Amino acid sequence: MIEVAHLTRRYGSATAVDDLSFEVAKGEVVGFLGPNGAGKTTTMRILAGYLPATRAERLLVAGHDVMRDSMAVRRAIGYLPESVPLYPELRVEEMMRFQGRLHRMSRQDLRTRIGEVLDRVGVLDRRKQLVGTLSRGLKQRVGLAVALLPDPEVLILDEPTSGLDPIQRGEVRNLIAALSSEHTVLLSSHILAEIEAMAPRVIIIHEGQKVADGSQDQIIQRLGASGSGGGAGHVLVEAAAPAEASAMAELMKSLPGVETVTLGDRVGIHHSFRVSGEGDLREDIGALAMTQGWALRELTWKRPTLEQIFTRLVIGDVAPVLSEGASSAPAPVAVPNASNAPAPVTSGLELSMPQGAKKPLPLGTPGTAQPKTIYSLNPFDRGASRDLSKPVSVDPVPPAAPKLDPLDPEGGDA
Ligand SMILES: Nc1ncnc2c1ncn2[C@@H]1O[C@H](COP(=O)(O)OP(=O)(O)OP(=O)(O)O)[C@@H](O)[C@H]1O
Repeated sequence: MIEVAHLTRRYGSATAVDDLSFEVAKGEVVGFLGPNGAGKTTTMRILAGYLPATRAERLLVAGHDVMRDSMAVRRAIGYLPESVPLYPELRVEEMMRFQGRLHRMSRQDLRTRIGEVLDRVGVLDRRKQLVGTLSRGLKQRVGLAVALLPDPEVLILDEPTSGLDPIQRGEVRNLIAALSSEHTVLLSSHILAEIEAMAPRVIIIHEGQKVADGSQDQIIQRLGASGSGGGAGHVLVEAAAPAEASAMAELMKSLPGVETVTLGDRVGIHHSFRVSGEGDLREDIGALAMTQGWALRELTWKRPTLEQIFTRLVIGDVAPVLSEGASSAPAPVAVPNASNAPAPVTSGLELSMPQGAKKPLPLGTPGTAQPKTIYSLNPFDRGASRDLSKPVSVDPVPPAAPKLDPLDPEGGDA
């Protein structure tokens, strides 16, 4: 569904996306994670056909070549940009009709589809309301409705919950989780809890480069083992036995998969151990304790969270580890779909770059109110037929509202 091979995007001399390769299979929900300025929006805008790549070996989305036929890509996908510039002076359903006509939907299709998608995102009762008078959360929902209107196979959602309050975030998150059973979804966020809850597979980028790609479990397993002070996981054991602690440690060391056993403090009659090795070793240790007649007081598996792994990746404590073969042809982990995936519990910390950890890019630094370079024909961008190869600098104001024909307010068939 999405194929990205050796994608590079430069802004002047600064490289925002650096030789990035990944694939997203049909039906997958993939979280695109990275700190501010990592290159997520740039990548997504390129994939959505609104920004040209500086260089790419292959860029395919929904069966279309983004570099050769960006218009076909735009029609085939649903794209929710980070800030949703809607038309404030139109009513919700008028704006939906306008967007539908850009997608060449017939009047009849539009009539049923607009009701369906507005209902789906929970704003059907707002169909007559002026867009400009909607709350931010409702605008975000309308933006999602616009992305869903043509019933696209692929949804590209850039920070879909950004700027929402916790309740609105939860609602939009549930909505996306529900959508994920019917669409291939690539969604970005710098909020780990969101990605963890919505996307079984995660691609982490940093300074424009991919630093991790796999299921959350794989990333924790593989990256957790490769840095200092972490490990893929370990089991904490507290047990009382007539045997010496060193003898108990030796017995645990002889179990298959056990690499190290570290003796901890003695707590009363209980000895404590930290047992590291391959995966969750609790069952084997528990069985050993039974056969040896140890009185177990604690048997706990501890492993790093995705949040800890991410922080270590960004500060450079662990080396990037990608899916097998990822450097040439990435082999993403196929995860059936979000509905089957467990939603791990996380702390919900937002990611940000540790100070001094990132080489600043000279251009477009977030927080400086620069005009954005945009390329259209983006229904969200200004101008409806601009050549992709010719960037223009505009201030981030939504396009002028389309004039609806008063004699044909519903619009004619395409
Ligand atoms: N139009 C532009 N001109 C110059 N530099 C740009 C432009 N757009 C983005 N950049 C720079 O490219 C880098 C990647 O930006 P991008 O917006 O893709 O990151 P991001 O991961 O989406 O960040 P965030 O989470 O803050 O939205 C940043 O350093 C940014 O300043």
